[in-house]
Amino acid sequence: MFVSDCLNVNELGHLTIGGRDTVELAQTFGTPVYVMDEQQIRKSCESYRESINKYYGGQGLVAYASKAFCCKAICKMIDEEGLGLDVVSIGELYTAQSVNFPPEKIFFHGNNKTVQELLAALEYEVGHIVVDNLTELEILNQLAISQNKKANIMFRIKPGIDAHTHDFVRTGQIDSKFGLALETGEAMQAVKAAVGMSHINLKGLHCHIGSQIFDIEPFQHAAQVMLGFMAEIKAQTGLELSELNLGGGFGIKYLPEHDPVEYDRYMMLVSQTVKTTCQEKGLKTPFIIIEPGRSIVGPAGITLYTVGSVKEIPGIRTYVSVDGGMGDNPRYILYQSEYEALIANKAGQPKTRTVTIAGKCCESGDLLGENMPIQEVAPGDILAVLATGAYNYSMSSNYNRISKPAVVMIKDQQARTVVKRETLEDIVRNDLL
Ligand SMILES: Cc1ncc(COP(=O)(O)O)c(C=O)c1O
Ligand SMILES: N[C@@H](CCCC[NH3+])C(=O)O
Repeated sequence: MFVSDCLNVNELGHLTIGGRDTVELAQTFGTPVYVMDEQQIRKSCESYRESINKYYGGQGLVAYASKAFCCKAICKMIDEEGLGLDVVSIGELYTAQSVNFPPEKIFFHGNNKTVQELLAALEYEVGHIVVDNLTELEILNQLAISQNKKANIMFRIKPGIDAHTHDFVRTGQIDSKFGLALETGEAMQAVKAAVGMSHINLKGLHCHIGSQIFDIEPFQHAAQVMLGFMAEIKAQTGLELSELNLGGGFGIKYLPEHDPVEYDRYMMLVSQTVKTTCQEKGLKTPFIIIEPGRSIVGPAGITLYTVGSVKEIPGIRTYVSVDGGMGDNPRYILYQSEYEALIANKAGQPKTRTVTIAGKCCESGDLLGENMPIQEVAPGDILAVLATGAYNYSMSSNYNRISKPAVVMIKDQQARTVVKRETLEDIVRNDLL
Protein backbone atom coordinates (compact mmCIF):
# COMPACT_ATOMS: atom_id res chain seq x y z
CA MET A 1 0.00 0.00 0.00
CA PHE A 2 2.83 2.39 0.89
CA VAL A 3 6.40 2.67 -0.35
CA SER A 4 7.67 0.94 2.83
CA ASP A 5 6.48 -2.20 4.60
CA CYS A 6 6.71 -0.60 8.05
CA LEU A 7 3.85 1.81 7.25
CA ASN A 8 0.15 1.22 7.64
CA VAL A 9 -3.14 2.92 8.53
CA ASN A 10 -4.88 2.24 11.86
CA GLU A 11 -8.55 2.19 12.86
CA LEU A 12 -8.48 5.96 13.43
CA GLY A 13 -7.37 6.44 9.85
CA HIS A 14 -3.93 7.59 11.03
CA LEU A 15 -0.64 6.62 9.45
CA THR A 16 1.38 4.17 11.55
CA ILE A 17 5.06 3.30 11.50
CA GLY A 18 6.27 0.11 13.19
CA GLY A 19 2.76 -0.17 14.61
CA ARG A 20 2.82 3.28 16.26
CA ASP A 21 0.33 6.05 15.50
CA THR A 22 2.28 8.87 13.83
CA VAL A 23 -0.17 11.52 15.06
CA GLU A 24 0.54 10.44 18.62
CA LEU A 25 4.28 10.40 17.91
CA ALA A 26 4.05 13.96 16.58
CA GLN A 27 2.27 15.00 19.78
CA THR A 28 4.78 13.26 22.03
CA PHE A 29 8.01 14.20 20.30
CA GLY A 30 7.00 17.42 18.54
CA THR A 31 7.53 18.25 14.86
CA PRO A 32 9.43 18.19 12.65
CA VAL A 33 10.68 14.79 13.66
CA TYR A 34 12.35 11.91 11.85
CA VAL A 35 10.88 8.54 12.81
CA MET A 36 12.57 5.26 11.90
CA ASP A 37 11.54 1.65 12.22
CA GLU A 38 14.28 -0.55 13.65
CA GLN A 39 12.76 -3.79 12.46
CA GLN A 40 12.77 -2.59 8.85
CA ILE A 41 16.46 -1.62 9.10
CA ARG A 42 17.35 -4.99 10.62
CA LYS A 43 15.31 -6.82 7.98
CA SER A 44 17.28 -5.08 5.22
CA CYS A 45 20.56 -5.97 6.91
CA GLU A 46 19.43 -9.57 7.18
CA SER A 47 18.38 -9.83 3.52
CA TYR A 48 21.71 -8.41 2.38
CA ARG A 49 23.63 -10.66 4.75
CA GLU A 50 21.76 -13.79 3.73
CA SER A 51 22.07 -13.10 0.07
CA ILE A 52 25.80 -12.31 0.11
CA ASN A 53 26.37 -15.55 2.02
CA LYS A 54 24.20 -17.45 -0.42
CA TYR A 55 26.11 -16.33 -3.51
CA TYR A 56 29.64 -15.90 -2.18
CA GLY A 57 29.62 -18.64 0.48
CA GLY A 58 31.10 -16.61 3.30
CA GLN A 59 33.53 -14.87 0.94
CA GLY A 60 31.65 -11.60 1.08
CA LEU A 61 30.81 -8.71 3.38
CA VAL A 62 28.08 -6.08 3.35
CA ALA A 63 29.39 -2.77 4.69
CA TYR A 64 26.73 -0.18 5.50
CA ALA A 65 27.51 3.25 4.02
CA SER A 66 27.02 5.34 7.13
CA LYS A 67 26.81 8.63 5.20
CA ALA A 68 23.17 7.67 4.55
CA PHE A 69 22.37 7.98 8.25
CA CYS A 70 25.00 8.07 10.95
CA CYS A 71 24.55 8.18 14.70
CA LYS A 72 25.60 5.96 17.58
CA ALA A 73 22.41 3.90 17.55
CA ILE A 74 22.72 2.92 13.89
CA CYS A 75 26.42 2.07 14.19
CA LYS A 76 25.61 -0.21 17.11
CA MET A 77 22.73 -1.82 15.22
CA ILE A 78 24.90 -2.41 12.16
CA ASP A 79 27.53 -4.05 14.34
CA GLU A 80 24.91 -6.26 15.98
CA GLU A 81 23.75 -7.28 12.50
CA GLY A 82 27.29 -8.36 11.62
CA LEU A 83 27.79 -5.84 8.81
CA GLY A 84 30.87 -3.74 8.10
CA LEU A 85 30.85 0.06 7.98
CA ASP A 86 31.84 2.61 5.35
CA VAL A 87 32.91 5.94 6.84
CA VAL A 88 33.94 9.00 4.91
CA SER A 89 35.13 11.43 7.54
CA ILE A 90 36.71 11.55 10.96
CA GLY A 91 33.26 12.44 12.32
CA GLU A 92 31.72 9.21 11.03
CA LEU A 93 34.76 7.28 12.25
CA TYR A 94 34.49 8.90 15.67
CA THR A 95 30.82 7.92 15.87
CA ALA A 96 31.73 4.32 15.03
CA GLN A 97 34.56 4.32 17.55
CA SER A 98 32.26 5.66 20.23
CA VAL A 99 30.29 2.39 20.09
CA ASN A 100 33.45 0.27 19.69
CA PHE A 101 32.66 -0.69 16.12
CA PRO A 102 35.16 -3.41 15.13
CA PRO A 103 37.94 -1.53 13.31
CA GLU A 104 38.75 -4.40 10.98
CA LYS A 105 35.29 -4.09 9.43
CA ILE A 106 35.61 -0.35 8.70
CA PHE A 107 36.29 1.10 5.24
CA PHE A 108 37.59 4.66 5.31
CA HIS A 109 36.68 6.61 2.16
CA GLY A 110 37.07 10.15 0.90
CA ASN A 111 38.54 11.96 -2.08
CA ASN A 112 40.51 14.37 0.10
CA LYS A 113 41.23 12.85 3.46
CA THR A 114 43.13 15.11 5.80
CA VAL A 115 46.30 14.13 7.61
CA GLN A 116 44.26 14.14 10.82
CA GLU A 117 41.81 11.66 9.25
CA LEU A 118 44.54 9.37 7.93
CA LEU A 119 46.23 9.38 11.33
CA ALA A 120 42.94 8.58 13.05
CA ALA A 121 42.36 5.70 10.62
CA LEU A 122 45.85 4.33 11.33
CA GLU A 123 45.47 4.77 15.05
CA TYR A 124 42.13 2.93 15.16
CA GLU A 125 43.60 0.34 12.76
CA VAL A 126 40.66 0.42 10.37
CA GLY A 127 40.57 -2.62 8.12
CA HIS A 128 40.76 -0.69 4.86
CA ILE A 129 41.66 2.81 3.88
CA VAL A 130 40.23 3.34 0.41
CA VAL A 131 42.93 5.46 -1.18
CA ASP A 132 41.66 7.95 -3.72
CA ASN A 133 44.80 9.29 -5.39
CA LEU A 134 48.59 9.21 -5.57
CA THR A 135 49.11 12.20 -3.29
CA GLU A 136 47.11 10.47 -0.58
CA LEU A 137 49.05 7.25 -1.12
CA GLU A 138 52.37 8.97 -0.58
CA ILE A 139 51.17 10.85 2.51
CA LEU A 140 49.67 7.66 3.95
CA ASN A 141 52.90 5.71 3.47
CA GLN A 142 54.87 8.44 5.25
CA LEU A 143 52.35 8.56 8.10
CA ALA A 144 52.40 4.77 8.40
CA ILE A 145 56.21 4.84 8.59
CA SER A 146 56.03 7.50 11.32
CA GLN A 147 53.50 5.41 13.28
CA ASN A 148 55.34 2.16 12.63
CA LYS A 149 52.18 0.62 11.20
CA LYS A 150 51.23 -1.01 7.94
CA ALA A 151 48.22 0.52 6.20
CA ASN A 152 45.79 -1.92 4.58
CA ILE A 153 44.41 -0.21 1.51
CA MET A 154 42.18 -0.52 -1.51
CA PHE A 155 42.27 1.84 -4.45
CA ARG A 156 39.17 3.74 -5.50
CA ILE A 157 38.90 3.18 -9.24
CA LYS A 158 36.69 4.92 -11.80
CA PRO A 159 35.52 2.04 -13.95
CA GLY A 160 34.24 4.40 -16.67
CA ILE A 161 30.60 3.40 -16.22
CA ASP A 162 27.86 5.89 -16.79
CA ALA A 163 25.00 4.85 -14.52
CA HIS A 164 21.59 6.31 -15.34
CA THR A 165 20.90 8.50 -12.36
CA HIS A 166 21.04 12.17 -11.39
CA ASP A 167 24.26 13.95 -12.48
CA PHE A 168 25.15 14.84 -8.89
CA VAL A 169 25.06 11.23 -7.74
CA ARG A 170 26.93 9.62 -10.66
CA THR A 171 30.45 8.71 -9.68
CA GLY A 172 31.75 5.97 -11.98
CA GLN A 173 32.52 8.03 -15.10
CA ILE A 174 35.95 9.45 -15.98
CA ASP A 175 34.80 13.02 -15.23
CA SER A 176 34.42 12.44 -11.51
CA LYS A 177 36.29 13.85 -8.54
CA PHE A 178 36.43 10.39 -6.99
CA GLY A 179 39.18 7.89 -7.63
CA LEU A 180 41.75 6.91 -10.20
CA ALA A 181 41.02 6.61 -13.90
CA LEU A 182 41.83 3.46 -15.82
CA GLU A 183 42.02 5.11 -19.24
CA THR A 184 44.81 7.53 -18.37
CA GLY A 185 47.04 4.90 -16.76
CA GLU A 186 46.97 6.63 -13.36
CA ALA A 187 45.30 3.64 -11.69
CA MET A 188 48.07 1.27 -12.83
CA GLN A 189 50.68 3.85 -11.83
CA ALA A 190 49.20 3.97 -8.32
CA VAL A 191 49.14 0.17 -8.03
CA LYS A 192 52.80 -0.06 -9.03
CA ALA A 193 53.72 2.70 -6.59
CA ALA A 194 51.86 0.96 -3.75
CA VAL A 195 53.56 -2.36 -4.43
CA GLY A 196 56.91 -0.70 -3.85
CA MET A 197 55.94 1.01 -0.58
CA SER A 198 57.18 -0.48 2.65
CA HIS A 199 54.21 0.43 4.85
CA ILE A 200 51.37 -0.08 2.41
CA ASN A 201 49.53 -3.38 2.03
CA LEU A 202 47.43 -3.25 -1.14
CA LYS A 203 44.54 -5.65 -0.58
CA GLY A 204 42.15 -4.83 -3.35
CA LEU A 205 40.16 -2.43 -5.46
CA HIS A 206 37.00 -0.43 -4.93
CA CYS A 207 34.47 1.20 -7.21
CA HIS A 208 31.15 2.90 -6.69
CA ILE A 209 29.24 3.89 -9.80
CA GLY A 210 26.55 6.12 -8.30
CA SER A 211 23.41 6.14 -6.22
CA GLN A 212 19.68 5.39 -6.61
CA ILE A 213 20.33 3.02 -9.53
CA PHE A 214 17.57 0.68 -10.71
CA ASP A 215 19.40 -1.36 -13.39
CA ILE A 216 21.63 -4.32 -12.69
CA GLU A 217 23.67 -4.09 -15.92
CA PRO A 218 25.86 -1.15 -14.83
CA PHE A 219 26.86 -3.10 -11.71
CA GLN A 220 27.69 -6.18 -13.80
CA HIS A 221 29.62 -4.06 -16.25
CA ALA A 222 31.57 -2.41 -13.40
CA ALA A 223 32.45 -5.84 -11.97
CA GLN A 224 33.76 -6.96 -15.37
CA VAL A 225 35.86 -3.83 -15.78
CA MET A 226 37.30 -4.11 -12.27
CA LEU A 227 38.17 -7.77 -12.70
CA GLY A 228 39.71 -6.97 -16.07
CA PHE A 229 41.92 -4.46 -14.29
CA MET A 230 42.80 -7.03 -11.62
CA ALA A 231 43.90 -9.41 -14.38
CA GLU A 232 45.98 -6.62 -15.93
CA ILE A 233 47.61 -5.97 -12.55
CA LYS A 234 48.41 -9.66 -12.25
CA ALA A 235 49.90 -9.72 -15.75
CA GLN A 236 52.03 -6.62 -15.18
CA THR A 237 53.12 -7.09 -11.56
CA GLY A 238 52.43 -10.72 -10.66
CA LEU A 239 50.22 -9.51 -7.81
CA GLU A 240 46.77 -11.13 -7.54
CA LEU A 241 44.56 -8.87 -5.43
CA SER A 242 42.27 -10.71 -3.07
CA GLU A 243 39.43 -8.23 -2.48
CA LEU A 244 36.96 -6.34 -4.62
CA ASN A 245 34.56 -3.75 -3.24
CA LEU A 246 31.74 -3.05 -5.68
CA GLY A 247 30.25 -0.11 -3.76
CA GLY A 248 26.60 0.69 -3.12
CA GLY A 249 23.96 2.58 -5.05
CA PHE A 250 20.92 0.31 -5.07
CA GLY A 251 17.78 2.32 -5.71
CA ILE A 252 14.77 2.40 -3.41
CA LYS A 253 11.07 3.02 -3.86
CA TYR A 254 10.35 6.70 -3.27
CA LEU A 255 7.14 6.69 -5.32
CA PRO A 256 4.58 3.88 -5.61
CA GLU A 257 5.51 3.41 -9.29
CA HIS A 258 9.21 2.87 -8.56
CA ASP A 259 10.36 -0.69 -9.02
CA PRO A 260 13.73 -1.29 -7.39
CA VAL A 261 15.71 -4.45 -7.99
CA GLU A 262 15.53 -7.04 -5.21
CA TYR A 263 18.86 -7.46 -3.38
CA ASP A 264 18.85 -11.18 -3.97
CA ARG A 265 18.47 -10.78 -7.72
CA TYR A 266 21.22 -8.18 -7.81
CA MET A 267 23.48 -10.45 -5.78
CA MET A 268 22.72 -13.49 -7.92
CA LEU A 269 23.38 -11.79 -11.26
CA VAL A 270 26.45 -9.85 -10.14
CA SER A 271 27.95 -12.92 -8.47
CA GLN A 272 27.47 -14.87 -11.73
CA THR A 273 29.28 -12.12 -13.61
CA VAL A 274 32.06 -12.09 -11.02
CA LYS A 275 32.53 -15.85 -11.19
CA THR A 276 32.46 -16.19 -14.96
CA THR A 277 34.75 -13.18 -15.44
CA CYS A 278 37.22 -14.63 -12.94
CA GLN A 279 37.21 -17.94 -14.83
CA GLU A 280 37.74 -16.20 -18.16
CA LYS A 281 40.60 -14.13 -16.78
CA GLY A 282 42.25 -16.91 -14.78
CA LEU A 283 41.67 -15.21 -11.42
CA LYS A 284 40.58 -16.67 -8.10
CA THR A 285 37.21 -15.23 -7.06
CA PRO A 286 38.10 -12.34 -4.76
CA PHE A 287 36.44 -11.60 -1.43
CA ILE A 288 33.52 -9.34 -2.39
CA ILE A 289 32.35 -6.31 -0.44
CA ILE A 290 29.27 -4.24 -1.20
CA GLU A 291 28.35 -0.93 0.42
CA PRO A 292 24.64 -0.14 0.47
CA GLY A 293 23.52 2.93 2.37
CA ARG A 294 20.20 4.25 1.12
CA SER A 295 18.59 0.84 0.69
CA ILE A 296 19.30 -0.13 4.31
CA VAL A 297 17.87 2.93 6.03
CA GLY A 298 15.88 4.89 3.41
CA PRO A 299 12.62 2.95 3.45
CA ALA A 300 12.70 2.71 7.27
CA GLY A 301 12.30 6.45 7.87
CA ILE A 302 9.62 9.10 7.59
CA THR A 303 9.53 12.76 8.53
CA LEU A 304 6.54 14.27 10.32
CA TYR A 305 5.75 17.97 10.04
CA THR A 306 2.94 20.23 11.20
CA VAL A 307 1.14 22.14 8.47
CA GLY A 308 1.13 25.91 9.00
CA SER A 309 -0.37 27.99 6.25
CA VAL A 310 -2.16 26.75 3.14
CA LYS A 311 -1.82 29.38 0.43
CA GLU A 312 -3.96 29.00 -2.68
CA ILE A 313 -2.78 30.94 -5.72
CA PRO A 314 -5.74 30.53 -8.09
CA GLY A 315 -4.82 29.01 -11.43
CA ILE A 316 -1.19 28.65 -10.35
CA ARG A 317 -0.65 26.36 -7.36
CA THR A 318 -1.32 25.74 -3.68
CA TYR A 319 1.55 26.09 -1.24
CA VAL A 320 1.30 23.98 1.90
CA SER A 321 3.92 25.29 4.32
CA VAL A 322 5.35 23.06 7.00
CA ASP A 323 7.54 23.62 10.06
CA GLY A 324 10.66 22.08 8.46
CA GLY A 325 12.03 22.03 4.93
CA MET A 326 15.42 22.21 3.25
CA GLY A 327 17.17 22.26 6.64
CA ASP A 328 16.01 18.72 7.41
CA ASN A 329 15.65 17.53 3.80
CA PRO A 330 17.75 19.33 1.17
CA ARG A 331 17.21 16.63 -1.45
CA TYR A 332 14.57 18.43 -3.50
CA ILE A 333 16.67 21.54 -3.79
CA LEU A 334 19.74 19.42 -4.68
CA TYR A 335 18.32 16.72 -6.93
CA GLN A 336 14.63 17.52 -7.50
CA SER A 337 14.07 14.30 -5.59
CA GLU A 338 10.57 12.87 -5.49
CA TYR A 339 8.74 11.69 -2.40
CA GLU A 340 5.36 10.36 -1.45
CA ALA A 341 3.63 12.57 1.12
CA LEU A 342 0.33 12.29 2.93
CA ILE A 343 -1.67 13.82 5.72
CA ALA A 344 -0.94 11.46 8.61
CA ASN A 345 -4.18 12.24 10.48
CA LYS A 346 -6.22 11.57 7.29
CA ALA A 347 -4.20 8.68 5.90
CA GLY A 348 -7.30 6.58 5.29
CA GLN A 349 -8.85 9.25 3.05
CA PRO A 350 -8.30 9.56 -0.69
CA LYS A 351 -5.78 12.03 -2.04
CA THR A 352 -7.83 14.79 -3.62
CA ARG A 353 -5.37 17.66 -3.72
CA THR A 354 -2.21 18.37 -5.70
CA VAL A 355 0.06 20.78 -3.88
CA THR A 356 3.53 22.20 -3.51
CA ILE A 357 4.99 21.54 -0.10
CA ALA A 358 7.11 24.44 1.08
CA GLY A 359 9.52 24.66 3.97
CA LYS A 360 9.95 27.57 6.37
CA CYS A 361 13.38 28.77 5.26
CA CYS A 362 13.92 32.19 3.78
CA GLU A 363 14.53 30.73 0.32
CA SER A 364 12.04 30.38 -2.56
CA GLY A 365 13.54 27.06 -3.60
CA ASP A 366 12.93 25.62 -0.14
CA LEU A 367 10.43 23.00 -1.24
CA LEU A 368 9.93 19.36 -0.32
CA GLY A 369 8.19 18.70 -3.60
CA GLU A 370 5.86 20.02 -6.28
CA ASN A 371 2.74 18.47 -7.79
CA MET A 372 2.38 16.21 -4.79
CA PRO A 373 -0.94 14.42 -4.38
CA ILE A 374 -2.22 14.62 -0.79
CA GLN A 375 -5.50 14.50 1.14
CA GLU A 376 -7.57 17.60 1.95
CA VAL A 377 -5.28 19.75 4.04
CA ALA A 378 -5.70 22.40 6.72
CA PRO A 379 -3.44 24.21 9.20
CA GLY A 380 -2.57 21.95 12.14
CA ASP A 381 -2.61 18.73 10.09
CA ILE A 382 0.39 16.39 10.38
CA LEU A 383 2.17 15.90 7.08
CA ALA A 384 4.28 12.77 6.60
CA VAL A 385 6.98 12.53 3.95
CA LEU A 386 7.88 8.89 3.35
CA ALA A 387 11.17 7.06 2.77
CA THR A 388 13.30 9.81 4.30
CA GLY A 389 15.55 7.47 6.30
CA ALA A 390 18.58 8.06 4.08
CA TYR A 391 20.37 11.32 3.30
CA ASN A 392 17.92 13.46 5.26
CA TYR A 393 19.13 13.66 8.86
CA SER A 394 22.69 13.11 7.60
CA MET A 395 22.42 16.04 5.20
CA SER A 396 20.52 18.38 7.51
CA SER A 397 21.78 21.87 8.29
CA ASN A 398 21.09 24.76 10.63
CA TYR A 399 20.32 27.24 7.86
CA ASN A 400 18.35 30.17 9.27
CA ARG A 401 19.49 28.89 12.67
CA ILE A 402 16.72 26.36 12.70
CA SER A 403 17.35 23.48 15.12
CA LYS A 404 17.78 19.99 13.71
CA PRO A 405 14.87 17.66 14.49
CA ALA A 406 15.09 14.65 16.78
CA VAL A 407 15.40 11.12 15.40
CA VAL A 408 13.00 8.70 17.04
CA MET A 409 13.46 4.93 16.63
CA ILE A 410 10.56 2.50 16.93
CA LYS A 411 11.25 -1.02 18.14
CA ASP A 412 8.59 -3.48 19.33
CA GLN A 413 6.17 -0.55 19.26
CA GLN A 414 8.32 1.36 21.77
CA ALA A 415 9.60 4.76 20.68
CA ARG A 416 12.98 6.05 21.86
CA THR A 417 14.94 9.12 20.90
CA VAL A 418 18.26 8.17 19.28
CA VAL A 419 19.23 11.73 18.38
CA LYS A 420 17.92 14.55 20.56
CA ARG A 421 16.23 17.58 19.02
CA GLU A 422 18.63 20.51 19.03
CA THR A 423 17.81 23.22 21.49
CA LEU A 424 18.21 26.97 21.07
CA GLU A 425 21.18 26.69 23.40
CA ASP A 426 22.70 24.19 20.93
CA ILE A 427 22.31 26.79 18.21
CA VAL A 428 24.58 29.28 20.00
CA ARG A 429 26.81 26.62 21.62
CA ASN A 430 29.90 27.44 19.58
CA ASP A 431 29.40 31.19 19.31
CA LEU A 432 31.99 33.45 20.91
CA LEU A 433 31.89 37.19 21.46
C1 LIG B 1 31.91 5.03 -1.82
C2 LIG B 1 30.46 4.89 -1.58
N1 LIG B 1 30.00 3.72 -1.13
C3 LIG B 1 28.68 3.55 -0.87
C4 LIG B 1 27.78 4.58 -1.07
C5 LIG B 1 26.35 4.31 -0.74
O1 LIG B 1 25.50 4.52 -1.78
P1 LIG B 1 23.96 4.24 -1.60
O2 LIG B 1 23.50 4.98 -0.41
O3 LIG B 1 23.37 4.77 -2.85
O4 LIG B 1 23.79 2.77 -1.47
C6 LIG B 1 28.22 5.80 -1.55
C7 LIG B 1 27.28 6.90 -1.85
O5 LIG B 1 26.84 7.08 -2.96
C8 LIG B 1 29.60 5.97 -1.81
O6 LIG B 1 30.08 7.12 -2.24
N1 LIG C 1 23.27 12.28 -0.89
C1 LIG C 1 22.80 11.71 -2.11
C2 LIG C 1 23.54 10.54 -2.57
C3 LIG C 1 25.01 10.68 -2.54
C4 LIG C 1 25.58 9.45 -2.05
C5 LIG C 1 26.96 9.58 -1.54
N2 LIG C 1 28.00 9.30 -2.52
C6 LIG C 1 21.31 11.50 -2.07
O1 LIG C 1 20.66 11.95 -1.21
O2 LIG C 1 20.73 10.93 -2.92
